[in-house]
Amino acid sequence: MSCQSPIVVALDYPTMAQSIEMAKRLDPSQCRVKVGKELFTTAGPAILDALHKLNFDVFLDLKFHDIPNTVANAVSVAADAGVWMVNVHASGGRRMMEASANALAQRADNQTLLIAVTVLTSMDQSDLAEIGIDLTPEQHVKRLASLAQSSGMDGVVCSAQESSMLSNELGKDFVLVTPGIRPAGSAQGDQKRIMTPSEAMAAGSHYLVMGRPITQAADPVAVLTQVNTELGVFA
Ligand SMILES: O=C(O)c1cc(=O)[nH]c(=O)n1[C@@H]1O[C@H](COP(=O)(O)O)[C@@H](O)[C@H]1O
Repeated sequence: MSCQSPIVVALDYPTMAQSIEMAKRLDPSQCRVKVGKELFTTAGPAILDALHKLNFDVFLDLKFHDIPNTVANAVSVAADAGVWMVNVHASGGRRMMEASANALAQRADNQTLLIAVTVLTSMDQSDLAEIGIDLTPEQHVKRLASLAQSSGMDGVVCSAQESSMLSNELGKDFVLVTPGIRPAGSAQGDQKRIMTPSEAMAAGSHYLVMGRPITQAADPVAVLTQVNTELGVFA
């Protein structure tokens, strides 16, 4: 499906029925969708088939983090399922990322984007300090994103607050996927490093992951349309 919008709607629901109900209200030319741990744990791979049948590009967000062999095989199975994007944790290290990239490179005509999560958007400097990382989020994101790039990743998940820095450091083709997107006035929830959709695009993000600001809205389609309009997607 060709989708002009950078928005990826996080279908974070406890049942397959709820996620499909939302997906049917959305238009695959206006957004992509993300299947994360909650939905995949309840619905399994059937949810990927169902969303593909509705013509959505699907980001399988299971943030794999394990030994290289295990992660490479999991990424390969995700690609077999036809997902548009899959992710691993950059903190799994170079050998884990390289094994995953090699697994996809060995496939004939691989179409699946392989992305590494840097520092979760729910974390700030004090969270990093508690796990023994005495760097600012920006410094740690830069370190992990450079490692991800040299390990063969197509891009990273980061906060939009780091997009401009990464775009300058790693080039405009390195894909920046940014959650923690909050339109002005919407609830921050558990996110710490946030930005509005327009700010994130201006900073160099390629894709904006949005969950609750859309899925918990009284009129989710209206919010999505408003964001797309603000971004000039249908201008
Ligand atoms: O990999 C992700 O998608 C992700 C990485 C990250 O650092 N932060 C983050 O929020 N996410 C995901 O992005 C979505 C954000 O949802 P909302 O906070 O509801 O907009 C959730 O599904 C998270 O699992």
